[in-house]
Amino acid sequence: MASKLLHRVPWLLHRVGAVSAPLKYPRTLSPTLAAFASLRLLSDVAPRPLPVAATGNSPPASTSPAPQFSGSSEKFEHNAKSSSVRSSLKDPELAKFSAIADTWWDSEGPFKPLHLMNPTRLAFIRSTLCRHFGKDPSSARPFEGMKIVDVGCGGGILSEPLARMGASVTGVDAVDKNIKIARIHADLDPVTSTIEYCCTTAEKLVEEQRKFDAVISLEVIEHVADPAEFCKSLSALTIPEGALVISTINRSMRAYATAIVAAEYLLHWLPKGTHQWSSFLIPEELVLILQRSSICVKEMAGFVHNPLTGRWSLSDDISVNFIAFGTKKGQ
Ligand SMILES: C[S@@+](CC[C@H](N)C(=O)[O-])C[C@H]1O[C@@H](n2cnc3c(N)ncnc32)[C@H](O)[C@@H]1O
Ligand SMILES: [Mg+2]
Repeated sequence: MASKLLHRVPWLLHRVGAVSAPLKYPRTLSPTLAAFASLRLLSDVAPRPLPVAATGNSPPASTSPAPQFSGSSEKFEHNAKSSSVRSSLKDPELAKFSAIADTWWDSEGPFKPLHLMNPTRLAFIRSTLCRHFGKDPSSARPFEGMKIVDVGCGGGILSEPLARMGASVTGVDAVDKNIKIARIHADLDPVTSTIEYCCTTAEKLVEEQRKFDAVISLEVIEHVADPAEFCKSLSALTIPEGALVISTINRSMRAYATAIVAAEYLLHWLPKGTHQWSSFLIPEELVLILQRSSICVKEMAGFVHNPLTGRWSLSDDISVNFIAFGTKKGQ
C-alpha cells in the first residue's frame, strides 16, 4: 500500500499543483510567443538560471545533492576540445552516462523512463516530420529517403525505431561505451545494422560539414556545457528548410519536485544526481536560443505520465518534460 502511494507521488504533486501553477502552452506557438522569440531580452541564456522575476519560478532552496555515480571521477579523452568551436562536453555529465552505459537496453533499469517515453516521443517526431516533409504518417516507413542524425543517441533506443521507419540514421554520442553498446544492439537486426554510429559531438560533425534533413536531440541539452552553442551546432547540421526536434526538462518548481525529488530520491527511477535543476531550460529560453540559431520553433508539446497505466502521453502541459519541433530558415 505504502509503495503504491509512493509511486503516485509525482502524479499527485502534478495534479494537485501543490508546487507551482502549471505552465500551459498551445501546441502551435502563439504569435505572442513567436514575437517573444525574436526579442533580445536575455543577454546570455547559457546554463545559468534567469532571475526569479523573469521566469516566475522560484528556485529551490538548494540544488540537488552531489551526484552519486561510481564513475563520476572518470576522465574523458575527447578531441572535440581542440575545435575552434566551444566544446559541448561536460566531463561530470559524461561520467554519469558512462557509469550506467551497460544498462541502456534494460527496460527495468535507469533508462526505464526513456523506454516508457519512447512511443510518445516517436509519435511527436512522426507527426511533425511527416507534416513538414510531406510524408505519409500512416506508412510503415515514412522516413524513407531522409537523413536523420540523433545527437546524444546513448545506446540507440531512439535511433533504432527511426531506422525502422526508413530513415538513414547517424547516431552520435560523446561516450564511447554508449556507442559500443548501440553498435552491438543495432547489429542484431539487419534493418538497424544500417545505422552509422560514431563517438563524437555535434560540433565535430559541423567541422566535417555533415548535413541532415532532420536533427534530433532528446534529453541531451540539459547535460551540455553551453546550450546556446550546442543549438548553434545542431542548426549548422540542419539543411535549409530542414527540421530540428529537441526535448528537455522545464526549469520549473514542478520539475524540481517530480523530475528530481520524486524520480531520483523517492522512487529511484533515475540515479541520484542525474539532473541539476539549474541546467534545465524554460521553454521560452529554448525558443529564444533556437531562434538565435536560425531555428524557428513551430510546435511544442509536454509529456505527462499516468501512474495508473504507467504510460506517457502528449499534452499541452509543458511544465515538466517538453519537446519542440522547429525548422531551419531557408538560405
Ligand atoms: C539522457 S541521455 C539521452 C539519450 C537519448 N537521446 C534518448 O533520449 O534516448 C543523454 C545522452 O547524451 C550524451 N551526451 C551528453 N553530452 C553530450 C554532448 N556534448 N555531445 C554528445 N552527446 C552527449 C550522453 O552520453 C547520453 O548518452
Ligand atoms: Mg536528462
